[in-house]
Amino acid sequence: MTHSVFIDGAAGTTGLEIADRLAGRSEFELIILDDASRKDPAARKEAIRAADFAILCLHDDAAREAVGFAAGSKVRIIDASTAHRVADGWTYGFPEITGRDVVANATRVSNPGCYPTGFIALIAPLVRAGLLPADWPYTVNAVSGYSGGGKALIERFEEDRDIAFRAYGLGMGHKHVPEMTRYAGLVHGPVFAPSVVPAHRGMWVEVPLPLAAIPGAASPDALREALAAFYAGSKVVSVAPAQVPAEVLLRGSMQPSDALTLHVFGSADGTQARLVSVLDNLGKGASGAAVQNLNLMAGLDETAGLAL
Ligand SMILES: NC(=O)C1=CN([C@@H]2O[C@H](COP(=O)(O)OP(=O)(O)OC[C@H]3O[C@@H](n4cnc5c(N)ncnc54)[C@H](OP(=O)(O)O)[C@@H]3O)[C@@H](O)[C@H]2O)C=CC1
Ligand SMILES: CC(=O)N[C@@H](CCC(=O)OP(=O)(O)O)C(=O)O
Repeated sequence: MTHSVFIDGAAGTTGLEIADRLAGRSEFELIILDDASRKDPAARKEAIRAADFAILCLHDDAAREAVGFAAGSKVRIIDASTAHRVADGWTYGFPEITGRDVVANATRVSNPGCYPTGFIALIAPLVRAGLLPADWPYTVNAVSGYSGGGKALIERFEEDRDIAFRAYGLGMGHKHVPEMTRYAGLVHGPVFAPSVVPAHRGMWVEVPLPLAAIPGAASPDALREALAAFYAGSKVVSVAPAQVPAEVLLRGSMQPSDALTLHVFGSADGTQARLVSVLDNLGKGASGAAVQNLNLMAGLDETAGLAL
């Protein structure tokens, strides 16, 4: 069976990478709008309503508009934007956390943000297992490649080669905090410190843990073992072994990857740990996650077409 797919925002950073992952796959047929009509509301509405699946790779306002276009039609939606991540009636498209069956049967799926993917992957299983408390004031220190900011940030970093590091979100209240809080199962929103480096893609999301001061916290080895058990059935998410490397590098030449690797680094006395997610912001952080969700919704192997 061939499923028709319309990517709204297909000329953007996320949309192009989704099309790359679907290229050559006979299970899907893309509905494509030419350059003159790709932002035309009437053409988009017609394409959305004709498709089996619409994947929204748009800014939030255009994503809300696209969902309005779909009303009353059979189309099932995967929204890559922030617009519906904590909205009623939407399923959070993180199959390992939300449940593969829940995603497979959903009609409205909101793709997680890139940073939340790294944070939730680390914290949700550990809070659920009672190995970390839900009411601790967690912090998240994160580094992203500049493609995380879409075409505008890519252009900025490629024009201004002198930017070595960009800290932002300094006024707090980043749009990713609500989904991090909800899907990690936390009482308090984490303090979130995002930043960008001059690499096209790649992401480091770190949660430092002063374990000795956290009531009820488990040891670094117990945290690592619990994550390894939780993701044991996953081909996308893996947990690195206990050996502590001298360094971990994000390379500017990183190729597209849909994998997510989790690390638990612990101090020798077990009083401190650094939980770290390493991923491609455009892979499991966006386009790879959208294709994983699409596969599940279409009744296919979740990893089909992914770069693992
Ligand atoms: N980049 C990333 O790593 C991630 C992105 N996301 C989210 O995915 C969504 C898309 O982001 P990204 O691909 O990076 O952004 P881009 O800016 O690279 O792409 C957005 C695309 O949408 C097009 N567009 C703008 N307005 C409309 C409209 N009214 N109708 C149709 N198309 C329109 C743009 O057109 P034009 O080409 O003319 O500008 C552009 O091609 C955003 O919500 C983003 O937050 C989520 C996770 C990670
Ligand atoms: C580097 C950079 O700018 N990153 C983006 C987030 C990218 C992402 O996850 O997209 P959503 O907007 O869909 O959540 C930011 O911090 O706003």
